[in-house]
Amino acid sequence: MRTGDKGRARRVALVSLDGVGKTYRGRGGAWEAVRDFTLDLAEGEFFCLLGTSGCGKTTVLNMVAGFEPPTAGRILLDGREVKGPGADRGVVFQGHDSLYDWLSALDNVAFGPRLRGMGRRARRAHAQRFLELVGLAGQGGKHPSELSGGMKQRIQIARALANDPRILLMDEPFGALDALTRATLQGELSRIWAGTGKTVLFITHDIEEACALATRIGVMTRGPGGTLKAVLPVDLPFPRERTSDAFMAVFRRVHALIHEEMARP
Ligand SMILES: Nc1ncnc2c1ncn2[C@@H]1O[C@H](COP(=O)(O)OP(=O)(O)OP(=O)(O)O)[C@@H](O)[C@H]1O
Repeated sequence: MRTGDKGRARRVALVSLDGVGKTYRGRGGAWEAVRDFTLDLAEGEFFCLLGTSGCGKTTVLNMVAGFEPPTAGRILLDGREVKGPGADRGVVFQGHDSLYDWLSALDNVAFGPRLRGMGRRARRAHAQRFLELVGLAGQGGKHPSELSGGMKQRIQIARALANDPRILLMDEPFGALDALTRATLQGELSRIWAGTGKTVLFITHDIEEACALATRIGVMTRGPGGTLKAVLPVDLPFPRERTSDAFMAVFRRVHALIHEEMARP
């Protein structure tokens, strides 16, 4: 927190996207995926980005991750321009191909700390703590191929958190899971978020998932040139009661915004 000009407390953005655009250029010509995208993410918030397929959600996340440079505007993290990937951003994808199958679950989680030079005993204890946090205590000796889809996603989350990132970037992390596992992991992620105070940027197609997890929901316009159409604060207590009138009211507002985009000629 910083004090504003008139003595009022003002929230300082952890991440700022300022007029960000992305035009891909390839053999098929130019494709404007994202246009004039402006958003501030405050420390500790859980921001869900929703939109129709192909509107540019992943492109936005990849630019914040530093995997893709913007072709317009700029992205700041802690006041410094993002120029590439860094350990200050932990990324969790939908699939789990990014896990190293030749390493145990524990060693996957310990991988980042190892790269940073943490000693063997310390990093194993560190990784163990994060396996416990995601409910996988006692499973650290198994390899990814011996674990279920939900367990692999838990390892991805533990691995990202073990690097103590400033922000977690999650691209449809539960998209490939069955409905029950998905609901369980949503609950666990929400608990972990509340316990760690991490800032999260979370991409999903699923309106209910966004309403269950987010402190704010951003809805994008349909592409090409997808941009932020609306941002809604979700001021409901956690854990969210999905059948409550207040929850359903938020769900209906988001649903209407997305369907407006789908119906747009
Ligand atoms: N490397 C690339 N080269 C050219 N075009 C691309 C590239 N990556 C994405 N696009 C295009 O940019 C647009 C936005 O893609 P993006 O993956 O960001 O959308 P999305 O909202 O995440 O979609 P979905 O919800 O289906 O995953 C799409 O039209 C896509 O075809």
